[in-house]
Amino acid sequence: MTIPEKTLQAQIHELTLSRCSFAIYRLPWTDEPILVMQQEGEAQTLQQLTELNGKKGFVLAPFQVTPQHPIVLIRPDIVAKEWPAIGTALKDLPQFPAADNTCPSEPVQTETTLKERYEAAFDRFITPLKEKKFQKLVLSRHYTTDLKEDFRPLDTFIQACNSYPRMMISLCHTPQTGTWIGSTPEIILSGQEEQWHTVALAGTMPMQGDVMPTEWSQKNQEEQAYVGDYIRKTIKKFGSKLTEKGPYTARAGQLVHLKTDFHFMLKETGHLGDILHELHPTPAVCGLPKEQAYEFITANEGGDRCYYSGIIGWLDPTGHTSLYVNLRCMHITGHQATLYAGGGILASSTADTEWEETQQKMNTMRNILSLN
Ligand SMILES: C=C(O[C@@H]1C=C(C(=O)O)C=C[C@H]1O)C(=O)O
Repeated sequence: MTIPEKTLQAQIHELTLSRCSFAIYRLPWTDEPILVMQQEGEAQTLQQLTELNGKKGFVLAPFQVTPQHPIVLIRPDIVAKEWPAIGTALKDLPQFPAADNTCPSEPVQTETTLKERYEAAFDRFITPLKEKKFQKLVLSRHYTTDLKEDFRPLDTFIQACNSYPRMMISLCHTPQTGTWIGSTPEIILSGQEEQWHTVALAGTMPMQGDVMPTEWSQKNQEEQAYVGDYIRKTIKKFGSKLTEKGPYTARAGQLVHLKTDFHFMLKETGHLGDILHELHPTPAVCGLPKEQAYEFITANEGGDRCYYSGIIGWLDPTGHTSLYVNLRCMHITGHQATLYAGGGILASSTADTEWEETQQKMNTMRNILSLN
């Protein structure tokens, strides 16, 4: 990706310190940054995904909606593509008030503390799995790290674009959500007119140098099949002419996942919010049975997922929609970043392997931070 002018880096940095609402994103296999910005006021907040029916804009939805973490919708007063047009669009902006500086620095935890905490949560999760109360539960964690003095969000966004051509890269900021940067491999809903697409993505292995490993363990195949079954069942309620490709091995940075593509037709696009409400959270980030797993996770995970494992992207019922699960992401708070990652746990899982998997997933963001 071409590097924008230095003034743009500084301008975007300033905007992340204000009450402006905007997103810059880049779709997989494209080289085109897209800016969506609200020129006045703050992003709309919603309490339910169904409220997105008929709406257009850039969406950031949390894993769990709470008064602190509403769904936000950035009104696309400005949409600009490519750095020169983005630079021009940002020239005559009104002055936005400064953001509240309500993020006290978090103490940076040692790896030992983080691992002990993860192991305790793993124990809470594995017990009901072994008792067959759940088939699958996704356990996630987060950790906070200090950023370099000269950290610039746009630099990190560009590093992610250059490092991860297959992923959807985003930098999103609203007063309600703060600043999020991510690099996600997982579509939740994309398409236009009658043609729509979603995926079942689960199961994880590291790349072997430049070689994609393709021998999947039974555990990985099983956890992906749960996601596939759930997506198939959900999509059948809304769409017709469902076709499926996979599971096949798909690369995501230095990892590979098992992926099934689902293509289907929608007669009308006025109810995309209903589909999202039914799909989210899929067993790729939550568990089965869904409602009980959701309750269990929010009560027992021991952290707040905020916008990690929620939904991020562009929604347009009359044009093209590209919505993703917000994974491999981080929340920027002042001079710190909080990175998030999780993984599917089955009764056969072991804590060490699952911990290692979250480390590898967090490396997606960690690697580009150290390139800064
Ligand atoms: C939960 C995450 O990723 C999801 C979980 C996966 C797994 O359990 O193997 C794989 C891909 C994603 O669907 C994450 O990146 O944090």
